Amino acid sequence: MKKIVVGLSGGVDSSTAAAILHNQGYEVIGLTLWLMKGKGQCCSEGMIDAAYICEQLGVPHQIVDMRDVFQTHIVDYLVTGYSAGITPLPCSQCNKTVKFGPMVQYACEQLGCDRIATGHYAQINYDEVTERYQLLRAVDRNKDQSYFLYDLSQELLAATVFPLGELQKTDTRRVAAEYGLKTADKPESQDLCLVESNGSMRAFLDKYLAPKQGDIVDTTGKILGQHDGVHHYTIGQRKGLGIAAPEPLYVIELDAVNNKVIVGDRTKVTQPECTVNRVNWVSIVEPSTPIRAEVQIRYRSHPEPVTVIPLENSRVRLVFDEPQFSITPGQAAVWYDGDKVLGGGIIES
Ligand SMILES: Nc1ncnc2c1ncn2[C@@H]1O[C@H](COP(=O)(O)OP(=O)(O)OP(=O)(O)O)[C@@H](O)[C@H]1O
Repeated sequence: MKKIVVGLSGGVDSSTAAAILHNQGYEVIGLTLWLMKGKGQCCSEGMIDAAYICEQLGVPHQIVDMRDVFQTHIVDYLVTGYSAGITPLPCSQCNKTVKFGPMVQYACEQLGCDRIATGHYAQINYDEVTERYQLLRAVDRNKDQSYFLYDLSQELLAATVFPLGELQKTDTRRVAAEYGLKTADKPESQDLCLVESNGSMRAFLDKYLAPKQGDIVDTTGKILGQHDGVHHYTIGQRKGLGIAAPEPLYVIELDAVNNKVIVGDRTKVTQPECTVNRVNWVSIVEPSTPIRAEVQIRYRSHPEPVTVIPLENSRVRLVFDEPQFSITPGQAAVWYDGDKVLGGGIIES
């Protein structure tokens, strides 16, 4: 029987992925990574539901304590980033460094198994011609998580199965109900896991970063108001500035060194191009000349036509056909050819 390790978070998606594979005749081993305290998945609460699902399916369940790794690679990374005035995206980093990498390694070394599966909504296809694993959007466009998976290496993609990639979310719930899974009606996680387990991003950051009062200024340096720490702000933010002005003002720069939040009108936060670093080329090898693609600069943003210009040291320059609003350093830019993820990286400036 083919053996497969299924990453179980205690939610309906991973439960259903495990049930589908079990039903297809796989020898399923449930694996839950214990990442943090609080409530929601990746906490003790999620582990209990994951254990229950394994009990229902009659399969073994392993829990690996990864709280230290999560603290170093995600919590410290976020806190350092926010205090430096950037808005890091933890999810792609978490997928690569905390989840997929360690899960594949654990499956291989401890369980003698070379495949893992998760409940992500995305698809993987092996292209015989280019001999590369391609990452594709999920069939359910509304649930598509390919944006968060752009940083997976060819080795990790080769070892991974996404059983839900061709399903609509409504089908997942229906299948979960058909199998009688305890998690069939479990509500969706609405937010970033750290936001969910701490109540808000502000509450999470306030545990690590003390308030630091400073000035909110315009581009000429004129003081317009006060802030309580640059880490509480993000590029493009309009609400919550507490400034009365004749026209809407947006955060256009976070100057952590001088502890200043700089605001300006919408035109100042709209840019024709940006630089991206730590680029991972996914479905194609790194091109030697510029290519055309559609890019997302946020998870839910509309894919926009772009020219991707390769630079040295795993960087690219993105030149948008139309200037883009609120390009946020620390967030991921992921470029596609239709449904295919070509590559992605972290927005630098
Ligand atoms: N702590 C964890 N341990 C093992 N696998 C995990 C863990 N957290 C997430 N995963 C895997 O990653 C997939 C996507 O996780 P994500 O955080 O996006 O949750 P989700 O889409 O709400 O899925 P679910 O409904 O299974 O919780 C999960 O379906 C699961 O397979």
